[in-house]
Order: sequence, then structure tokens, then C-alpha cells
Amino acid sequence: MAARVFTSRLSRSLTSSSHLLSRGLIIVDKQKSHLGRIAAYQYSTAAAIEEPIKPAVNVEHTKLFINGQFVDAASGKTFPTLDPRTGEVIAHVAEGDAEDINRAVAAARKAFDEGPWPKMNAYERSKIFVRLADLIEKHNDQIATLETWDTGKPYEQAAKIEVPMVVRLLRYYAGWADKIHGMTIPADGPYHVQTLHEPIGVAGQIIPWNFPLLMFSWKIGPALACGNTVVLKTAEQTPLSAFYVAHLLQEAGLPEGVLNIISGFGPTAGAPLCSHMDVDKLAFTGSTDTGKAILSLAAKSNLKPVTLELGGKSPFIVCEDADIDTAVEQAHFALFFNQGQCCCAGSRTFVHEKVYDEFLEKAKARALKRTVGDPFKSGTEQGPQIDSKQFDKIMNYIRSGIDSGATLETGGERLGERGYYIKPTVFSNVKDDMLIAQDEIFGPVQSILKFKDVDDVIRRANNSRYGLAAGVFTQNIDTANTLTRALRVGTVWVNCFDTFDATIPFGGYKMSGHGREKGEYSLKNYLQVKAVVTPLKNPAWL
Ligand SMILES: NC(=O)c1ccc[n+]([C@@H]2O[C@H](COP(=O)([O-])OP(=O)(O)OC[C@H]3O[C@@H](n4cnc5c(N)ncnc54)[C@H](O)[C@@H]3O)[C@@H](O)[C@H]2O)c1
Repeated sequence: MAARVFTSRLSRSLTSSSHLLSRGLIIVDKQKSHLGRIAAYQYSTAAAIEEPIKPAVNVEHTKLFINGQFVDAASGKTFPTLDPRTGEVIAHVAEGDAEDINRAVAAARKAFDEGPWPKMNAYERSKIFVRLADLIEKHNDQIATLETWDTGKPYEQAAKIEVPMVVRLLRYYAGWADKIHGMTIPADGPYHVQTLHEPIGVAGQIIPWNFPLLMFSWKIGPALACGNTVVLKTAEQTPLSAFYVAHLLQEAGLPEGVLNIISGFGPTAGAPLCSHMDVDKLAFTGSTDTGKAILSLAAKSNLKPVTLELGGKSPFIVCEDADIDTAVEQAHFALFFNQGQCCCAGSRTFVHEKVYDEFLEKAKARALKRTVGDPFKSGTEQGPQIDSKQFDKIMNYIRSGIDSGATLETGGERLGERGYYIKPTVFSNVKDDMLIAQDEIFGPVQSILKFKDVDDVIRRANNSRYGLAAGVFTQNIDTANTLTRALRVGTVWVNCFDTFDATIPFGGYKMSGHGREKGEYSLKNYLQVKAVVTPLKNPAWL
């Protein structure tokens, strides 16, 4: 249900929104590049972003949240969080480091070992989750405003889709809290054998900046429902929404120390959390390189188990019998949603040779219609990229695409003069060995590749170090069945994309990660299984 709502709301917003062309904010002129590779209409460089809209919220929570209190960093240091629309400072937040991690882990340890959380009735825990979900729902607009301000994502997306998904997810895990239990096992011999499903202990969680509060809920939901306590580190780019939610935790009745939130940087706050001997489990979402570093820190310290949700280069496969208009719209959504900053972005658009030309024309036209601008403005589909580092990385990949001989159909440049806006970019004639077809660009850059038949596309789609997700567009059930089983990825969306729901497991094959988040599968990440064996005296049965 929620999944359908997610997709249909987004598709509606994508298809119904007014766009820059119709509002006369851009001038379109037909030009050929001097390299002869820019083959289409382009946004004019005269396009400009208007004065930023002032967000209707005050930033009130900027301190670390440890043991139920907002506190300064032990060092007293702060760092700025920036508005991606302008690069200007929104607020200065506490910069946590190893000492703050120690304080937070000690609080979480105490709340686990001595405190009420794992000892509390599961039903009581679930009621706290429900209250927290209700409070987040009540504060939906303030949270969405902070999220948009900090990330640059469209406000309508944050307010109508992401924060409601956070609420749905917490309610989903509230439902799980009192349904976690072990088994009775008929072993050989006169024994009563049972398993206890126990919380692991203190969970360290590290989240990225692309979906700050949604990733927060994916992490804390299963950990807390299973009775663990948590120290969570937010991404340095986006600390604000989690701190806002921290001030709701007490009102929801969460005991102190159960959830601690630290803002700070990877090497100085994230790494000490990963190495901490009193942290029993880690969960991370972010880049594959950082995932490797985290796994190694876990191995070098206390061998804590690690769940990893990493990068992707997801194939989006359009077969010759696909409904082309739907496929074009969904392929556009699959790549450009959230400024292209999605781990599962459909970033390799494979199109059957018989429908390639039609698809390409329509994909280009759709990209040209995309509304790019202030994320607080109603109807905006695309805001700025998160920061200058990501902006530069994406522009380098665009240059690499051009240099390696792909055809730049549209976009390829910055939009406006400040902030981190990039014109929706489409490349055709992309070959498998080009960097833009291999690396995670994490930006609004669609790469379109041509394929011959199903065997060809299976081989090429699987020829990636990643294996997070795939989209398959066909009207033939046999083709769909062949592809869904052959693709080595954690999620296959058939004739849809980015259909998320609290109940659907999500995670990667290969270098896209370990373990699954959401759904029943996510609970396994946060439970130990203990076997208890007791001899039976004169049992009536075994
Ligand atoms: N899979 C995803 O959802 C996702 C999300 C964000 C970024 N990315 C990818 O990562 C690329 C780089 O973005 P990034 O630099 O923000 O990602 P990153 O992996 O460096 O950062 C993600 C999180 O890890 C933390 N971190 C960084 N180094 C750490 C360390 N040594 N120990 C512990 N924690 C550490 C960061 O502080 C942040 O909270 C992007 O271009 C994109 O390709 C993927």
C-alpha cells in the first residue's frame, strides 16, 4: 500500500509539475558542440536560479544527544552545516569526536546492561515507538523543512513522502517488538531444546546524507525493536533532522541512554565508533570504500558483526515489448529522483536496439522538461547537489563521459551561478567500459546503452562489481521471469522502480553490501540466537 502510494505520488509529481520551459525561466537553443558530440537541444547558460526562499523553521537543536541530554562536544568544537542552494552556513553544530563517542557508548552500555530497555515488556517498547511516530507525524512540516534546507531535496518530496515513510516505518517496527521469539527444537535424545532471540547489545550506526531521516529510521527501527541500545552518527552534511527528532524522544518516553546521536566527521567520530570495544554491532550506509574501512575497523577491534548498505550501478532494462512511455518516465524517475543521489539509482539504462531511437528521443525530451530550482518552490523536481565535493565529482564524470566518446544529448553543465545545481544530463552511445557506465556517479546523469537480446543484457547487467537493484520493463512474463532470476541484485523491480515499503527487504549482492534492511529480514541483524539445552527426566514425549 505504502509502496504504491510512494510510487504513484512521485510519478504524479513528476508528470504534473510545471517545468522551467513552460515558466519561461530558461531559453532553449539548438546548438552543436565544437566537439560535434552534443547532438541536441540544451539548456541555455543564461538559466539562473532565483533568490533562495527563506525556510519557515528555526534551527534549535545543534548539540550532541547523549544520555537523554543535549550537550556540547567535549572539545567544545563545532562545525558548519551548509545550505546546498548557496553554500552558506545554516547553523554550527557540535563536532563530536572519540571522547563523545566514549560518553555515548557508556550511556548506551548502561541503558542496555542496567537500564530498562531490554528488560522492558516488548509491548511497552512498542508503545514508545507508536508515540514517537505520532510525534514525528505531528512535526512533519518542521522536520521536512529542516531536511530540505540541509540536503537541497524538494520540500514536497520530504514532506509528502520521506517523513511519512519514517512514521510508517516506526509503526511497522512497533508491530514487531512483541513478535520476536525463538523456537522449541526436537533434538535427538531426552532434551528440551529452545532458542532465545536476544538483543545483541550496543549498536553503532552510521548514516549518509542522501536520505538523512529515512536512513535514521531504517537503522534505529529494527535495533530498538529488538531491545538493543544505539549510538548513531549522522552524516556531517546533514545533522539537523535527527537532532530535531532527538527532542521528541523524551516526550515519547524513550529512557535515557537508549538512543544517542552524535554529529561529526567520519575519521574522528565514525571510526572511533567502529573501533570501540564496547560496541557489539555496526550498521552502515554509504560508499563502498568507507564500507571496506568500517569492516576492517570492526575486524581489528572486537570482530563485531557489520551490516553494510553500499553503492550501486543498477541496470534499468527496457525490452523491445515494453510500454515505452511508461519506461521512459520510470527510467527518468529511477535516475533523477533525489538529484540522482540514490544508492539504487537506475544508472545504466539498457534499451533494446529495436526501440532505442524512440526511447532516446523521449528520454531526452523528458530530461529537458525537468524542473530544476529552489527545492522549497512548489513543483520543483530537482534541487542542488549536496555539496561542492559531490558537485565536482559529478562534473568530472560528465567530462569523462564526453572525453570517452559518449554522446552528450542534453545538460552537462552547472545551472546558475551559485549553489550546486546541475542540469539534467543524458548521455547516449554509452559503452560498458566507460567510467560513466561503471562508477557510481551519484548525480543527475543518465547513461543510455543499447542491447541486442536478453542473453546480451543479462551478461552486461551482471558485469558490475555492484549488485544492489535492477528495473525490468517488459510485457512478457517469461522474459520478466528469466531476468528476475538471472540478475545478481538484491531487488528487482518489474515494470516499476523505487517501490519502497517498510515490509520489503533491501540490500545488496556483491560489493553493494551485506545483510538486509527493512522487513522481517532486518531483525536478524540485531538478534543473537542462544540455544538452551535442558535434560528431560522421564518425558512423556520428545
Ligand atoms: N549507498 C548510499 O546510500 C550512499 C550514500 C551516500 C554516499 N554514497 C556514495 O558515497 C560517495 C561519497 O559520499 P560520502 O563521502 O559522503 O560517503 P561516505 O561513505 O564517506 O560517508 C557516509 C558516512 O560514513 C561516515 N564515514 C566516512 N568515513 C568514515 C570512516 N573512516 N569511519 C567511519 N565512518 C566514516 C561519514 O561521516 C558519513 O556519516 C558518494 O558519491 C556516493 O557514491 C552512497
